[in-house]
Order: sequence, then C-alpha cells, then structure tokens
Amino acid sequence: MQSSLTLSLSQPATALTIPKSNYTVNHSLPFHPSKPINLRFCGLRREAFGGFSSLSRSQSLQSKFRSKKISNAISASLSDNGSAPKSFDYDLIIIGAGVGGHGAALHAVEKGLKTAIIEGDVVGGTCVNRGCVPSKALLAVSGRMRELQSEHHMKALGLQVAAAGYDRQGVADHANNLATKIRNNLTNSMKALGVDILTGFGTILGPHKVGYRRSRDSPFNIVTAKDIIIATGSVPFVPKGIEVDGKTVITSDHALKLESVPDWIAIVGSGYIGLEFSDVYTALGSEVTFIEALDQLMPGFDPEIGKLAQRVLINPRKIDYHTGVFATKITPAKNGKPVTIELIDANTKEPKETLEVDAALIATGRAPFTDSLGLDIGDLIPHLYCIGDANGKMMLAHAASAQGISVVEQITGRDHVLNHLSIPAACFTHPEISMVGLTEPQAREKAEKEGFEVSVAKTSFKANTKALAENEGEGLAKLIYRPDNGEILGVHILGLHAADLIHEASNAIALGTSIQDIKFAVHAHPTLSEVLDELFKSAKVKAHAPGSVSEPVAV
Ligand SMILES: Cc1cc2nc3c(=O)[nH]c(=O)nc-3n(C[C@H](O)[C@H](O)[C@H](O)COP(=O)(O)OP(=O)(O)OC[C@H]3O[C@@H](n4cnc5c(N)ncnc54)[C@H](O)[C@@H]3O)c2cc1C
Ligand SMILES: NC(=O)c1ccc[n+]([C@@H]2O[C@H](COP(=O)([O-])OP(=O)(O)OC[C@H]3O[C@@H](n4cnc5c(N)ncnc54)[C@H](O)[C@@H]3O)[C@@H](O)[C@H]2O)c1
Repeated sequence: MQSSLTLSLSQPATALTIPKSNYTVNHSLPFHPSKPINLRFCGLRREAFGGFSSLSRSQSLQSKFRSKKISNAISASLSDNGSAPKSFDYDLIIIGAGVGGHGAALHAVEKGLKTAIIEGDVVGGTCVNRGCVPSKALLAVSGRMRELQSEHHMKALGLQVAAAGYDRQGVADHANNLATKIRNNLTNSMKALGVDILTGFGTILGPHKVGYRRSRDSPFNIVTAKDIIIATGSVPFVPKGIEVDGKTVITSDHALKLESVPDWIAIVGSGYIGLEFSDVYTALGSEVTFIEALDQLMPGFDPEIGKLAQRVLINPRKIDYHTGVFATKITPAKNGKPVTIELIDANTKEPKETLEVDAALIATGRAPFTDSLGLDIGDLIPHLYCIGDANGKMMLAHAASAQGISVVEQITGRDHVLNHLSIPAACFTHPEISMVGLTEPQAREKAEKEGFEVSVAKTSFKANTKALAENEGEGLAKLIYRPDNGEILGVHILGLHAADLIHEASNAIALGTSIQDIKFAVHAHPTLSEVLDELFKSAKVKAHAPGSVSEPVAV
C-alpha cells in the first residue's frame, strides 16, 4: 500500500558539512512545482522550536518511536478503503504558517481554492518571529546608533549631537513589538480572506490526508485536501561539538531577544546572520571576532563585493577574524570561566588555538525542518509539494512565498516556472549589500561551459548626487552581462539602500529585459536609482545584438 505514495526526492540529501551559501550553489535551477522537490531529511532535531515539538537530543529516540506510530497511522488511514478519498475537506492544505505558507494561502484564496493552514507554533514562522522581522528592527537601531556615534559624519552634515546611548530592554522591546505586530497582521490577513487556521502539529498520513494534533498524546484530527504543501521551514544548524546554552553560546533564535550585549562576542560563520549581527553588536558596543571555515569572510558574496564589504563593514569596526578554521568545540561560560572555543585548521585539521570570549553566536547555516512529518526518504505521495526553507533551495522569505505562489499556479492549471536567478537577496548591514543572479566567478564558469563572453560594468555611489547629499558616497554597483545579446547575468550592489535598489535589476531578469532596453528607462533625479541607470548605460552591448541601438564596440 505504501508504494502508492509518490513524493519523489530527486536530489540527494546534503551531507552535514559546511552548508555553502544558497547563492553560490543552490539557486541556479529554476523551481518547477510539478517537478519533484528535494525534501532533505538531515536527522537534526530542532532544539529551539517553540512549540510542543521541541526535541532535545535525548528525545530523538522517542521521535523514532513516533515515526513508527505515524507509519502505522498511515497504514491505518490507507486501509480505511485502500485508496485516496473521493471528496476532500479542502482544495489545499498547507503545513506551516510561515511566510511561505502565508504567501501560498493568500494566492490560493485569490484563485478560489478552499484553503486551510496548519501551524504547530505561532503564525509567522522564522521570518516574523525569529528572523527577518526582529533582526531588521535591531538593524534599524544599529543604523541610527552608528550614524549618531559618527562625529565625522555628523560634522559633515553640520549637525551637533550629544553622545548617543541606548536602553537595551527598549531596543529588545522594539524588536519584539514589531514581531507581534507583523504576526497579527499575517494572522488577520488570512482570517479575513477565509483561510482556516488549524492549530497543531501536522503530519502527512497518506495521499491527500493530513493529521494534526496539539500534543503528542492527543489523537490526530484528520483533514483531507486535493493538494498539500509542506512549508515547515528550517532551524539553526549547530555543528557537532558546539554546546548551545541559550545564554553565552547562542543561535539567532536567542540573539534576537537581545537579553544581553556581551563585551566580546565570537560569531561563528560570516554569512548573512553573522554579518548582520556583527553590525548590530558593534553598533551597541561589543567587540566581535569572526570564525569562518572558508578562506575568506563572506564567502557567498561576489568576491569583489566581499572585498569591499571587508573594507567598509569589517576593517573600520571593532572586528577581528580567523578564516580557514573550524570551531570544533565550544563550551558555554560556567562558574566564572569564559566561553571557550577550540579551533582547528579547516584544511589540515590540526588544532590551532583556543579562544576565550564572553559569548558566541553560532551562525553556521540553517537546516530544513522536515522530520516529524511522518515521511521517509523514498515515500512518494501524489499532490504533495514542498516550499520555502523546508526544501533548502534558497532560504529567503520572499523565495518561500514565491515558491508557494508558484505551486498554487501549478495546481490551478498554469505551468508556472519560478526563475531563482531572478530572486534578489540583501544583507541589511550599514551600508547594505544586495545581489541578484550570478556572481562573476559563477558567470565566467557558465560562460566557459556554454561558450559565450562575459563583460562587467561598474558604477560608484561617489558620483551620485543623492548619496553625496546624504554623505553616504561609499558604494559600488556591479553588472555582469553578456555583451553579445545584452542579457543581465547578475547585479551586485554595496551602498546606501542597496536592498531597495536591486529590484530594478531583479525585475529586469525576471521579465527578460535586456540591457539595450533598460538603458532607455528614465530615472528621477536626484535619486539613488541613478546608480543603476548609469550602470546599465555604461554596459557595452554589441551593435548587432537584437534591439541594440548602441554604437559598435570592439569586444
Ligand atoms: C536571523 C534571521 C534573519 C533573517 N532575515 C531575513 C531577511 O532579512 N530576508 C529574508 O528574505 N529572509 C531572512 N531570513 C530567512 C527567512 O526567515 C526564511 O527564509 C523564511 O522564514 C522561510 O519561510 P518558510 O515559510 O519556508 O519557513 P518558516 O518561516 O520557518 O515557517 C515554517 C512554519 O512551519 C511551522 N511548522 C514546522 N513544522 C510543522 C508541522 N509539522 N506542523 C505544523 N507547523 C509546522 C513552524 O512553526 C513555522 O511557523 C532570516 C532568517 C534568520 C534566522
Ligand atoms: N538578510 C537576509 O536575507 C538574511 C539574513 C539572515 C539569514 N538569512 C538566511 O538564513 C540562512 C542562514 O544564515 P547563516 O548566516 O547562518 O548561513 P550562511 O550559509 O549565510 O553562512 C554560514 C557561514 O558559516 C560558515 N560555517 C559553517 N560551518 C562553520 C564552522 N563549523 N565553523 C566556521 N564557519 C562555519 C560558512 O562557511 C558560511 O560562511 C541563510 O540561508 C540566509 O539566506 C537571510
């Protein structure tokens, strides 16, 4: 009977080594909802999960027991009549009410689908409660602190400001209040549109069948739907040997509560979370030590942007770093002793040194949270889709939502393909970094394989009137493109409001707009968007390219 289940697992489970940035390895394939999606079962247990599913390591045996019970439940539910139900309670059931599930639910209602969403913890998931939203509240504070503390910047604007200070609890409250507000907005938007919000932990019981229950001991409520979306998100990935106590050795789940501002904090991992928190902590007075396994900081970024980020965001701040090292053992502070961090060389695996710090933030990636769904690798379930962080393809809030919308398009009859190369990403440091598409090395690799040329154009914020008026001239925009046909391959920006500026480029990629078309679009003056206007205008597309009216250039 179980062999009739059809959720295909097309890609191999990723080994738990260094999770490489999503932007360097994972996003090159378009997302096609009808194609089987990788559902990675990484064997991790989610310690920080707020709901009843919170599993400590010692409970993992119980979870095996639970999986067996769930398998029995699947068998039982199928043996009711041995086939899928003939009519359904819903057109669509979504498991997980994070931003991915929310985006899918809203679009499903718009498409006229009777929709339910099952949530085991709080609506909003990681982004709203433990991710984008509270972190951006902290970053809003760090941006202002940074500005107010910069005597040089203030003087240049002719301003005089007394010494800036902050109230830690007030800052923490700002982050928490914002999360509550956005969570309520999300909940209300679904209720208003008639999405049924079912509270409990969801499990796939078979084709078209989902069980959910409030606690492990309560019986399953069973609901059926024509289609099911798994949108169960992700949890912090903590490498083996690192003991998280939630006080002195923390993940982003803890750090966002801002229960303390340590004098000296080590940040393990210099990806998105590491970099954003280094911005927050240094603005609030901490000294930061980065520990990065790869040979350079911010290894996921375009290398040129990474170098500039190091010059602007790392070197002038109270930040030092160790690259090419693994933190193999981290022990929380205890009995007056500091946090200890044992480092080994990432290549030779030889011990290097032991650091003693006040606190450590573990920012070494995230792992899909897909255990407890009652699925095993090899289970095949028809009409089952997996979106967002749970499929590990591109762990961003808007990617989760876009994938959800794409699935809904698919199940309502439109063969929709989401191009992940058009999905922008941003790191909300001061100044911000943003990107879309390929990095220069990725573009050159692709060009070599496929046999085309790559060109690069750059513009600086230093010549932009608006940036200079704000006294924020530090910044660069970089365009990677094909000179033969004007295709935009990637755009990377470091500078004031880079996160907002990237959308002109991401929309152009999504809509297939070439440089020879976009260079004639008109931008208001004086705005930061002129940085991109100038960027597109400076590209040298061959005269014979379709739609090109540019002068012939030697390439
Ligand atoms: C510190 C931090 C900052 C971030 N900042 C940004 C940012 O600025 N921009 C950005 O784009 N991304 C950011 N991200 C990433 C972003 O948060 C995620 O990509 C996004 O939340 C993924 O959405 P999702 O819906 O796939 O999963 P989630 O938001 O994790 O939601 C999954 C939901 O499913 C529920 N759930 C899990 N299992 C079950 C089950 N069996 N039954 C019922 N419910 C279940 C969970 O409780 C949760 O509510 C950040 C992440 C972190 C950690
Ligand atoms: N602004 C945003 O959009 C935003 C902000 C925060 C988080 N996020 C998302 O959350 C996810 C997780 O973020 P993240 O920063 O934890 O992951 P990441 O993948 O961006 O960076 C992890 C870093 O840790 C390093 N690393 C891994 N294991 C290590 C070890 N044992 N010792 C030393 N270094 C190690 C990696 O080389 C990498 O540089 C990302 O996928 C990101 O998309 C997005």
